[in-house]
Order: sequence, then C-alpha cells, then structure tokens
Amino acid sequence: MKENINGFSKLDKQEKINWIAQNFFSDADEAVKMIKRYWNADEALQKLHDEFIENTITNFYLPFGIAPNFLINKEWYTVPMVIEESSVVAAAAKSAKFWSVRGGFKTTVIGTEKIGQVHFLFKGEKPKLIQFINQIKPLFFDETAVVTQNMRKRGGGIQEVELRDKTDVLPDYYQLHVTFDTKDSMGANFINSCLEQIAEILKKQAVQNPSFSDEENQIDVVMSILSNYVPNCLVRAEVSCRVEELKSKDIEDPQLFAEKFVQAVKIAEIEPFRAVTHNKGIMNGVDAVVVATGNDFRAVEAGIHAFAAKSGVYSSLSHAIIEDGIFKFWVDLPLALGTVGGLTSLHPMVKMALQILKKPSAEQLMQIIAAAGLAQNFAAVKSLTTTGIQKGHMKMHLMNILNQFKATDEEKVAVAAHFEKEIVSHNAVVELLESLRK
Ligand SMILES: CC(C)(COP(=O)([O-])OP(=O)([O-])OC[C@H]1O[C@@H](n2cnc3c(N)ncnc32)[C@H](O)[C@@H]1OP(=O)([O-])[O-])[C@@H](O)C(=O)NCCC(=O)NCCSC(=O)C[C@@](C)(O)CC(=O)[O-]
Ligand SMILES: NC(=O)C1=CN([C@@H]2O[C@H](COP(=O)(O)OP(=O)(O)OC[C@H]3O[C@@H](n4cnc5c(N)ncnc54)[C@H](O)[C@@H]3O)[C@@H](O)[C@H]2O)C=CC1
Repeated sequence: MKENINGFSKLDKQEKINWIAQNFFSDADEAVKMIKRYWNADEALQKLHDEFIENTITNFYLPFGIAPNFLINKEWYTVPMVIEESSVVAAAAKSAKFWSVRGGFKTTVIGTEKIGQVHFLFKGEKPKLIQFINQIKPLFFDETAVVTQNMRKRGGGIQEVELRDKTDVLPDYYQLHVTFDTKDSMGANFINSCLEQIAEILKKQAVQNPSFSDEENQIDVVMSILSNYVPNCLVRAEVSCRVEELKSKDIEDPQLFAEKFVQAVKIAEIEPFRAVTHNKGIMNGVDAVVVATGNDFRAVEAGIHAFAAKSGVYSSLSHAIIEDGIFKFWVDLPLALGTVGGLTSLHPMVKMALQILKKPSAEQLMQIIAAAGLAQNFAAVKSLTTTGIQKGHMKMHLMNILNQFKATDEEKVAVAAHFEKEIVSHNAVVELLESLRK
C-alpha cells in the first residue's frame, strides 16, 4: 500500500480513481464501481461538477429538502435546505407554519458593509504615516477606478479607507481597514482585487514620498485580504405574539412555556457550553440554506461565531423577552452572501434553489436565512423546554436506523406504526426489528 504520491494532480481522472481504489480498498473493482455509481449520466453536467474543484473523482450527495410556509415581512417563501441531519427540515417547516398564523417573521437588514484589510509594517514616525495616508487617500479610489467601475454603477464599491494603528499589539503593525458595498455579490474576489491594488498604490507612493526616511520608504505589505468578520453586514429576524397566542398542540400553558423558553435563552446568553449548542441549532437552519444557495458556508460560519464572541465571551446569537404580555424572540446575524457570482449561476441545483426563493437580492437572502435560523432555534428550544429533543429528533431519525439495518418496506411500515405512540430509541428499534425477523 502506497499512501503518498507525487504528481497526483497530473494524473487523469481514471488514473486518480485507480490509485485510490488500489491503495485503500481490498476490492478495487467494487470501489471503482461505487465511485462511478455517483457520476451523473449527463457527461456535460458531470464535467461541470468535476471542474468546480480540483482532483474530483466523483460526486457526494446531500439531500435537498423543502421547508414551506415561511411568511417573512408578509411575503410567502418556500425555503430549500441542503443538510445531512434528520429533523432539521421538519423542525424549520413546523416553526414556519407555527409563526405564519402568528404574524410571521419580521426581518430587517441593519447594514451591508463588507471589510478588507491591507496588513503592513511601517518602521517610522506615526504622524508622518498619518499625513502620508491622508495625502494619498484619493489615489486609493482613483487608481482602482477600473476595477470598481461596474460595482460603482450598481451603487457599490469602496466606501472608506482608514489607517489603523496596531503597534500596541504587534511592533510596527498597521492596517488599511477598507469598507465596501458589494451589492448582490458576496464580494470576496472583488474585495481582494481592490485590496491588492491598494497595497501596490501604498508601496509605490511610499517609495516616492520625499518626507519619508530610507527605512520609512520601504513599507512592508504582509498581506491583503478580505475579512470574514462582518459585524456591520447584519440582519435581524424576529417573531412575536401575545403570550396566550402561543397555545398550540404542544403548548398547553403558554405563560409557563414562554417563561421557560426565555430562561433557556438566558442560559445560552451567559453559559458558553450551552451557547455553542444553542447556536449550533441556529446554524442548522442557516447553513442548510447557505449551502442550497451555493454560498460560502465556511465564511458564514467563521463570521457568525466571531460575532457570537464579540463581547469577549461566546454567547447566544438569539434573545427572548416577555414584555407587556408579548413574547418576543429574535436573532442578529452577520451574513455576507451572494445571489450572483461564485457558484450561483453555475450549479443547476443552486439556480433552482434561487428560483424557488423567487430570485432574491443578497439583502433578501440575508433575511430569508436569518428567518430560517430563528425558526430552527425556536423549534429546538421549544422541544428542549417541553418534550425534550429526542422525541421529535428520533422520530425523524427512525428511517436512518431502519436503513442502517436494511429493513424491508414491510418492516418499515410495521416499525413506523409501532413507534407512532412510543418514543424512538436506537435499541428499541433494533429489538423490534429482531423480533419481527424471528
Ligand atoms: C421533529 C418535529 C418537527 C416533529 O414535530 P411533530 O409535532 O411530531 O410534527 P407533526 O407531525 O405534528 O407535524 C407538524 C409540522 O411539522 C413538520 N413536520 C413534521 N414531521 C415532518 C416530516 N416527517 N417531514 C417534513 N415536515 C415534518 C411539518 O411542517 C408539519 O406540518 P404539515 O406538513 O403536516 O402541514 C419536532 O419535534 C421538532 O421541531 N423538533 C426539534 C427538532 C430539531 O431541532 N432538530 C435539530 C436537530 S437537534 C440539534 O442539532 C440541535 C440542538 C437541539 O442541539 C440545538 C439546541 O440544543 O438548541
Ligand atoms: N475568505 C473568503 O471568504 C474567500 C472566499 N472566496 C470565494 O469567493 C467567491 C465569492 O466572491 P465574489 O467576488 O462574490 O464572486 P465572483 O468572483 O464570482 O464575482 C461576482 C461578480 O459578479 C458581478 N456582478 C454582477 N451583478 C452584480 C450585482 N448585482 N451585484 C454585485 N456584483 C455583481 C461583479 O463583477 C462581481 O464582482 C465565493 O466562491 C467564495 O467561496 C475567495 C477568496 C476568499
């Protein structure tokens, strides 16, 4: 067995598959068959997917589910969700339906500012640097005009360039902290292109600046890159109703429910161990729509968790209160999203997801995703504070357990009927299957 290789990238697709099959599987032919079973029958479509990333050997399916009945700012949305975990789509759908008859979700885009930074070292006198940056600042806009012209026509572009002194935390370290509006694109490539040009302008102008010493002339640019921390690209989603209106099939005593729910959210606000799981519940909804719409889930995850820790202590992203008999539950999320660019016009299922969402702008998508996150969080915390999470989650997970034990259709029907009234557990399902098979 050979576990390392030089020049793997230069092999063709079949050679890559053979190398994997021969080195990691006792039955190489079966492994090749499995890899190819996941190829798309349409060769052009397969080629498109092959070319999204590097060293592609096959596809990896995730389910594409639908959560209907989201009423957001009085408009109906049907929300596509791509996720591997059972009960998430059901929970989102259940919450959406619940809130649709209680006024729906109200969402607001609080800001759309994106951020990028040129990180550089300057060994010299700070007042001279400040004066220099002020002097050359117009060039950052003028000399990037070609790159930014289309974005400016859309009403976006570079908003501000600010010098930030970081020498108290790292010797000689300064930043050009640049803010952008990238309209309907996430903007990573646009921002990085602008930043690299801004860095060139900075270095070129420094060399030519007569008031700098020989050392000050040599500004050392360490890197130029967007930040995925976007606290001012922020959206709020909220739901509210009179406490008594919370009464439903699972909520017999709405006052008690509301108080316990608020308490559960407070615990997530002050206790990081709980906050992480609480926020994971929010991300169940957020990530599923982020992935379905072809957005960069790593960027979204990184930015949101940094936001959750902005006070210095990791805390809940959502909040709840009861005020004057009104139950109010809301979430603030930083979300840098695109409805153009990236994979949005390339991946056929992403195009379909965006079509189902009625071709949203980036701002509309921020609001839909925030609503999906809040819906998910409501469902989870509602279950946690009433029945416990396992009842509903395991009900949805039942099919996975049955498939794991290769249950036949008849066995599935019999087991599902049995668990209509019983709580599902892995052991209970296995025992029942074994008794059916005797
Ligand atoms: C699972 C449910 C929804 C069952 O809830 P239920 O009361 O058994 O559902 P129901 O049969 O009464 O149906 C009501 C509605 O729920 C939805 N629904 C119901 N079943 C389905 C289904 N099979 N397929 C699609 N949708 C379904 C659907 O909208 C349906 O309306 P309808 O379509 O009939 O008009 C509920 O128990 C629930 O919301 N549980 C919470 C589940 C959850 O949060 N899962 C996430 C995974 S756990 C986790 O990762 C996070 C966590 C919990 O740790 C976070 C935290 O700690 O905060
Ligand atoms: N740290 C990070 O998050 C990084 C992420 N990326 C990747 O970059 C990609 C996103 O970059 P983008 O620049 O958004 O995509 P992109 O490079 O595909 O560019 C989108 C382009 O669409 C055009 N456009 C057309 N209509 C527009 C409209 N209405 N509003 C705005 N722009 C419009 C603009 O020219 C814009 O620059 C993602 O795939 C992401 O994974 C790349 C580098 C770093």
